[in-house]
Amino acid sequence: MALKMACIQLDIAFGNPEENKKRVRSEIEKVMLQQPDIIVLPELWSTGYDLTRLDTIADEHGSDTKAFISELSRLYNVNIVAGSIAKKTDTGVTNTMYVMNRHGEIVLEYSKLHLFKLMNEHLYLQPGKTEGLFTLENTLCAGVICYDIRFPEWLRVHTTKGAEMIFVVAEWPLPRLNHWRVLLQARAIENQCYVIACNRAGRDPNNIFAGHSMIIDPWGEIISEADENPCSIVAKIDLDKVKQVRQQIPIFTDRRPDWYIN
Ligand SMILES: NC(=O)CCC(=O)C(=O)O
Repeated sequence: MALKMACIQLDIAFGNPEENKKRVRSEIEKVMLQQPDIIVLPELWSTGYDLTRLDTIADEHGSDTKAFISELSRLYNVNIVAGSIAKKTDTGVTNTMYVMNRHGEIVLEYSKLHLFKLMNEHLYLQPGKTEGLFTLENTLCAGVICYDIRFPEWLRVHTTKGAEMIFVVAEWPLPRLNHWRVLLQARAIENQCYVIACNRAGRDPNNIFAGHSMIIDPWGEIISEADENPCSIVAKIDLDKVKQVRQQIPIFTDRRPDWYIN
């Protein structure tokens, strides 16, 4: 089965959800001219890392984001992996990903499990408590958020359950661009799955971001890669390739989990 993927590598307005909603709406309208099946947005696309102001700018229970993304997915009849947003809950703020299908229904709510201390997430955010498995277009998928990709065992939890596509949403800074590219390729090769990774572009008061959103096939080949500027990348993927690669080198039947230390 072939699917067309689009990553919107947005330049995020710092701490300005209304402006970012305008940008997302306009970028989705533009990218829909290429008729993708699935659109991916970056991490914390509505606020950026304006963590000290989350009290006023985080989305109460994610309600505003859910209504906004649901409207767009129905309007354009498209699946949206809606990056992540700061969600205000009764017990704190989480960095939460929503995925909506073409009917505007939520098929995943996942909050970032691994909080990134280098960007102060642990001071302002609560970690998630659920995994990132979901189904889109009859295909099992996983959603993870940025720093999560440094934990191969977390992604493995999802691929041992059958995930064939891993969606990564990120605000990954430029000084670690090399890590971003190598880790994403490694996650695709070791899990023999597609990796669709959407980073942000631009800068905020503390960081310059790397861009380089990528679509990588189960053999580790980069099908499409952005540069560091705001843009969208669009590419077709063929899910039969997941089965082919998994048959050729059957790591999921050859693995010896009894021997692995947890
Ligand atoms: N937003 C993030 O989780 C950034 C992760 C990161 O930069 C890293 O090096 O890991």
